[in-house]
Amino acid sequence: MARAEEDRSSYEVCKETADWLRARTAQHPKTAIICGSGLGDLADVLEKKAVFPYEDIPHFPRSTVAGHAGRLVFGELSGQPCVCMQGRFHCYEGYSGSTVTFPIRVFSLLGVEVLITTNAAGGLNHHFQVGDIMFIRDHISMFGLGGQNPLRGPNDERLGVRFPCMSDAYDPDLLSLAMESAQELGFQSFVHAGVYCMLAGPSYETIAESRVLQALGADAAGMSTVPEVIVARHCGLRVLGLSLITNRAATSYSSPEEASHEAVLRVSVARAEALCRLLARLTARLGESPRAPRPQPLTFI
Ligand SMILES: O=P(O)(O)O[C@@H]1C[C@H](O)[C@@H](CO)O1
Ligand SMILES: Nc1nc2[nH]cnc2c(=O)[nH]1
Repeated sequence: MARAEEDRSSYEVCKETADWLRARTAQHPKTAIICGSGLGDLADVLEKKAVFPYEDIPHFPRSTVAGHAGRLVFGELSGQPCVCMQGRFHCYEGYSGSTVTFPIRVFSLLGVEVLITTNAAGGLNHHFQVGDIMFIRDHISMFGLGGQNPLRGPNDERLGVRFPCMSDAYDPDLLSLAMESAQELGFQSFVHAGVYCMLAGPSYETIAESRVLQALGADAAGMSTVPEVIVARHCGLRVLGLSLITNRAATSYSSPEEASHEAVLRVSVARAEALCRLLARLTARLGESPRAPRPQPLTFI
């Protein structure tokens, strides 16, 4: 029988972990990066690293999926203090929404202000090629629409408000900065912006399901990210989301595409260097520019 999962939804538990980490590193990260499947190399390029295996950190869950090493890495990227999750948690591993998103709340308590979350995803948009990068403009959560929201349950106001807004989930200023950074690197031919759709997994989509997702307006399909983004917004972090298109979702009964995690990891590993360069450039730009004030939204109509 499966062991009962620890309840990681409480402020006190999150704070205990944040205090434990604070006592063991002098670094004060402002940016947190979550490495998607096979994208752990993103953490390896940090300088002045302090590394904590998940099993050593109080209350931290364990990574169980290939391509997710299970280490928290503090360090500097382009001279900016960052913390990187080399391995994320997924609901299909059997973890609850509060466990999957536990690190986000810990980061918030550590003083992190920006979350950059990356994932491997299947391309639904006909214009996307394997190896392309999609900045996430918005999401659809089949999981969330079905009632599996990570904020389900009692709300502790110390963590965030009961009813957080999600129409601004993906920060437009960060998206512009990311697009500019991609352009500066000459990446514009394989970079897009689009809608990420989260499914529960772990099985990949059927052809009929992929067609439904396309009709709904999704550009890429995956099994993660959305719970992290919801909790990040709940606790006031600004979010940039990025999908690496590792495969094309099959949408025709005569198409040769067959999804496999091995192929996903192969493409991720092959594209990790480009992603590292992009994140390094973006982080440098983030460090350069104090946040420009946003125009005030109109309050009438
Ligand atoms: O953690 P991410 O979202 O990058 O991983 C994707 C979704 C599944 O975990 C896995 C399927 O190949 O890759
Ligand atoms: N749901 C889903 N997740 C993925 N992760 C990487 N590729 C895919 C895919 O095709 N579908």
